[in-house]
Amino acid sequence: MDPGAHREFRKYTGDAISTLSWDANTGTHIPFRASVSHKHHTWAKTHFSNPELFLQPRTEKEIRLIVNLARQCGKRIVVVGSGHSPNDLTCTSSWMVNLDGFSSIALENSRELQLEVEAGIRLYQLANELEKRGWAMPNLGSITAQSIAGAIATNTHGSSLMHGTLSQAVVGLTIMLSSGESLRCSAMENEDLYHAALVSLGGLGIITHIVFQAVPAFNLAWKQEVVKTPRILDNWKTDLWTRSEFIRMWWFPYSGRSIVWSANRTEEPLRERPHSWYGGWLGRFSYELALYFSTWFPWLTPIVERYVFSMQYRWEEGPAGSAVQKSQDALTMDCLFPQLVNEWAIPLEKGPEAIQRLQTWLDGDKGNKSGIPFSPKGIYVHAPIEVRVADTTVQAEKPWLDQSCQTGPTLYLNATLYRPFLKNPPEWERYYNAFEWLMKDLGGRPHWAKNFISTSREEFWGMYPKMKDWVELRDAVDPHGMFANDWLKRNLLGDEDDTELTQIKEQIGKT
Ligand SMILES: Cc1cc2nc3c(=O)[nH]c(=O)nc-3n(C[C@H](O)[C@H](O)[C@H](O)COP(=O)(O)OP(=O)(O)OC[C@H]3O[C@@H](n4cnc5c(N)ncnc54)[C@H](O)[C@@H]3O)c2cc1C
Ligand SMILES: O=C1O[C@H](CO)C(O)=C1O
Repeated sequence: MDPGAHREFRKYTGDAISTLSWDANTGTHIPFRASVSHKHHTWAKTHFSNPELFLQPRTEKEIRLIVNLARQCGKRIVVVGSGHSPNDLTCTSSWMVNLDGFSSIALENSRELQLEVEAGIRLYQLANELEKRGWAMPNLGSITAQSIAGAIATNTHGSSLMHGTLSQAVVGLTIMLSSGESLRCSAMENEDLYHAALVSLGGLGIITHIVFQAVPAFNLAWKQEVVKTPRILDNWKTDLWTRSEFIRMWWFPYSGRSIVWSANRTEEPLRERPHSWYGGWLGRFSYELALYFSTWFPWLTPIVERYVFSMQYRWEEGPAGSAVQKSQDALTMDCLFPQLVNEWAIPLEKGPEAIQRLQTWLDGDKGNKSGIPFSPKGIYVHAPIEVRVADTTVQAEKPWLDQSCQTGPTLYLNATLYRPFLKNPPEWERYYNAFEWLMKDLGGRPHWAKNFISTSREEFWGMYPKMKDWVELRDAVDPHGMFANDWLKRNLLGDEDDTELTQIKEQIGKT
């Protein structure tokens, strides 16, 4: 602990640290790795906070010391993984715990292709460890920067109807509760806690270990095609989403076109990705600069987006690149600039209606054909809008707070807005209000990690039949609210004297 932190810390812990940190087995004090004046921000620099202490434990004993001390001092704990959640889930003025230093392999079961890992491990580190063993992750989202615990905590997904979300590969976990007790959970042991903790939003305790189910390593042959968006919508119900194991679509509303990216397992030799225009510094810089100018002259946005589309892909319909890569290289992508993202899960069959209504609205919507009760005047958006899928009905163990559809395949629509040189585009809130209104109209639920802005606690309680169970279990395992952070209170838990919410909870209890 640095001397400044030590002085600060002594002010309110008194002798508690000396007593609690004493390890009689080793005859030494357990290290308390804390620093003051840590400035936290999310990856996209959308949210900032100054935690009172920033703690980076390296052993389970160190994690337990933090929890015991926090309990004794009446402090809240927020765990942060890689801080890639776009909203303020990870912000706190209390204690922030980060497990980057607790990220080793704890146990290997070669027969079952399972690794028990310390929960701070980042996905790219996990992928490397698996690769050394000839294994791989079965499914991935767009990046591998996240910690495994952080990725499952918000239900991170990729894009495949043959897979559920990333939590599908988590067959067991260990969580340290506010009492300092560690519980192992799986489908056979502490089942309720397991299902609640698979998507925990950091609200139950500190996940310290995860048992990860790998698959044999595989390579993917992928290709991408330019297709006019209306043709895609016509093919929606045929084989659009089933013709490959992994498939995703990037919708460019000002180009009238989309990219359909699809990948299948292959034995072919590896072949590198084609050149990416905005992967190079000039393309990237000029795109960001053009977007930056467009924040003052928003009407430039469609021109910029059409130009960038033709530079990055091609204007004519047809093939626009292919490669053969290791699974983790193929599935991940360059997400470009800091961004706001608002992503919702809706039933897959509602996809064409969602895209058509949003396109109509973005095109000016004379006569309000979209039905969206917000004016589209002066709204210009960035591309692509990501269109992805998952099928969690194939997933044996369902997290209680899984935002995907429970009875059929899920479509995820991700409305991205770049923040060129960290500047928000104008009118982004009206766009997001309109987008969320449409998503709710189509029976959607927001991705927990993203920048939703108009969804209330009452709406969340109405969206999740298991919310009451989750909150009750949360209260039982954390009676003093050590992990009830500000985000959870605002979005799910409410305050004690919130009578309206109490009535809703009672209502849900009766149904
Ligand atoms: C560029 C980019 C690309 C992305 N791509 C995708 C994508 O393809 N698909 C998708 O679904 N999402 C995607 N996301 C969202 C991202 O996967 C999630 O926000 C994920 O939760 C981030 O993981 P993290 O390690 O950064 O966790 P953080 O953002 O740091 O934390 C997320 C939550 O996990 C909790 N947490 C972290 N560690 C622990 C622990 N040990 N114990 C208990 N709770 C813990 C935190 O308290 C918090 O509630 C993307 C985000 C970005 C910025
Ligand atoms: O949140 C996300 O950001 C990227 C898009 O840039 C992605 O795929 C998400 O999901």
